[in-house]
Amino acid sequence: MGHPQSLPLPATAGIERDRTVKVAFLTKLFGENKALDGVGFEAGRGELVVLLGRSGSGKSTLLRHLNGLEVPTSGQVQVLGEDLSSLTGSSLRRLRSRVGFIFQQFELVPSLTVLENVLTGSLAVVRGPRLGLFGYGKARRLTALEHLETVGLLQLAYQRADTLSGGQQQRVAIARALMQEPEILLADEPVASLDPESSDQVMNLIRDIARSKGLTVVCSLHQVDLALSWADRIVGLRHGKVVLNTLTENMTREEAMGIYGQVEVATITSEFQAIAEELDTPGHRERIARDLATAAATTRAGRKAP
Ligand SMILES: Nc1ncnc2c1ncn2[C@@H]1O[C@H](COP(=O)(O)OP(=O)(O)OP(=O)(O)O)[C@@H](O)[C@H]1O
Repeated sequence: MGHPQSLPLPATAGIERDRTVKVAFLTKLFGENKALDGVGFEAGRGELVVLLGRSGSGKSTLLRHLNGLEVPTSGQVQVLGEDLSSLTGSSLRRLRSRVGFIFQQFELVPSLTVLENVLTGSLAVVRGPRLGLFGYGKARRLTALEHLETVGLLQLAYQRADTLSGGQQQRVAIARALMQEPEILLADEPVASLDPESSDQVMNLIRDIARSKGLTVVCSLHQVDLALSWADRIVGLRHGKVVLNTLTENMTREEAMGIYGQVEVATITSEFQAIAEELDTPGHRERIARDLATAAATTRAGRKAP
């Protein structure tokens, strides 16, 4: 797959960008389990950073630290110039309102129209009861329609959300996140439920929005080719550790595959070694012979039974 070019890189590309996300020495323990182990990376405005890694490598946990949904066991998380560990209550809520989040399962309200779903993205700032569309005010409804135009779904504004395809629903979820006017967009496996064509469309949209609006996007993926096609930078995670942090333009597919491949080969090799060593012991050979003899005797006894 070639590197799609829908918008030029922002003028800041290649030079030091405004670092909106800074993570250093981040470790997270869940009981005995080290989900993150000394993680460090940075992301800047207009940049799409993909966290790439197999299931359980720590991608979601890392994303959740970026809007204060998880508290580090140790290390620092700085977002939009604020040290998250120093924020609580209203200051944490204020920061979160500048950070949008989209998920694998879209999380739309199926019975509401597309437009109503988008409008719910402004709930954090709208006060009082909202009775359908008109509870939001004209300006907000216009903004929601503008965001629907950005994601290419203006014509579906008054359709129920559950009549849309998965790719369209994810685009609605992106429009909903834009209602917050976020400076950072976090995306947790946003295309994991989509077919390849819709995945490309959604990733293309996410990258365009990052560039045109100067948003920092941190997005978890497990598909190497998608990451190589759309990310500006790939941060590879394995067992909670950063094993790769490189601009995509400087990266080969083999390097990206190494995030998975090396661990698999290493694991399989060591598992094979362990089995081979065990098979080689006289005790093991005796046990197999005994089990085979028992199985044969059981079969014979079964055949004799009336
Ligand atoms: N709330 C939690 N309590 C206990 N363990 C957790 C919790 N959240 C994550 N973990 C563990 O932390 C590790 C990393 O999980 P995480 O969900 O961050 O990985 P991931 O790369 O996002 O995987 P996936 O792609 O499957 O979502 C796993 O071992 C997981 O079981």
